[in-house]
Amino acid sequence: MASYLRSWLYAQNPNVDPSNVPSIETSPEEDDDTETVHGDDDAPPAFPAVNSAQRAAAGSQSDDIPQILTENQLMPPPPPPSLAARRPGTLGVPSAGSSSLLAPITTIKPPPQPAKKGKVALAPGHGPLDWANLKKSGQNLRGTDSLLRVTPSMLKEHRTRDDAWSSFSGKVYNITPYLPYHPGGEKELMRVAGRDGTKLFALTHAWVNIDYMLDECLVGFMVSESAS
Ligand code: HEM
Repeated sequence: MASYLRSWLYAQNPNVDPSNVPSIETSPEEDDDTETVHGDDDAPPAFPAVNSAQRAAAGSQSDDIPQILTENQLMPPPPPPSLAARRPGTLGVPSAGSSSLLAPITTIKPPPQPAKKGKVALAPGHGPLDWANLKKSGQNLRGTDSLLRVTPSMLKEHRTRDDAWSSFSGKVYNITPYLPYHPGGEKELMRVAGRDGTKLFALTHAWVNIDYMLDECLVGFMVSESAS
């Protein structure tokens, strides 16, 4: 305890010679804790440490009055925002020193044009709903009375605008009634007239449900030449 007080006193005034610190008389402590060993080693270190930078800095200051910085020592204020640098429609990253209030590039840059899709403008009355209504109308859209066994040579005979058949995954459809309703245009669809269009169809729009779209146009199924 005595050593602790001595170190505390010394910490308060380091200029004092530790040998001159008046001795402090303390009454012997009552040791009611049998586990803990008390002694001089329990004295906490001086805080801040005797040879610390804080203590050295505190000692160097002549008085406790806070130092007031002069004009030259103060940090200069930020430059005023340059309004002249704000030009609407200016593209590019604002150069250093220009105002941070400049409008973000994204707001002044025209949005990129979407990639041109292969869709064509359908004639009035030839939208997807119109096609759905035509399918429901009960009209014979297949052009045949019954389902046929179609050979490749038979398929080839139906390749004109007014009589176009095409096969998709073994199923043969009469595509003529669908031509004006095709969102990709008649010309594109006519590329598969009289032949197997499975590959081209899958490459263009595999997500389209052809079995549903053309169910009323089903002509028959592909068979080999000899099987007819
Ligand atoms: C008879 C079978 C076919 C049916 C039922 C059909 C149906 C469709 C449908 C529903 C769309 C609109 C797709 C969408 O908006 O996501 C479409 C678009 C298109 N189709 Fe077809 N199609 C057929 C065959 C073909 C073939 C054989 C070609 C190519 C030679 C083709 C070329 C296109 C193109 C270029 C588009 C526009 C693609 C786009 O919007 O990105 N179609 N077709």
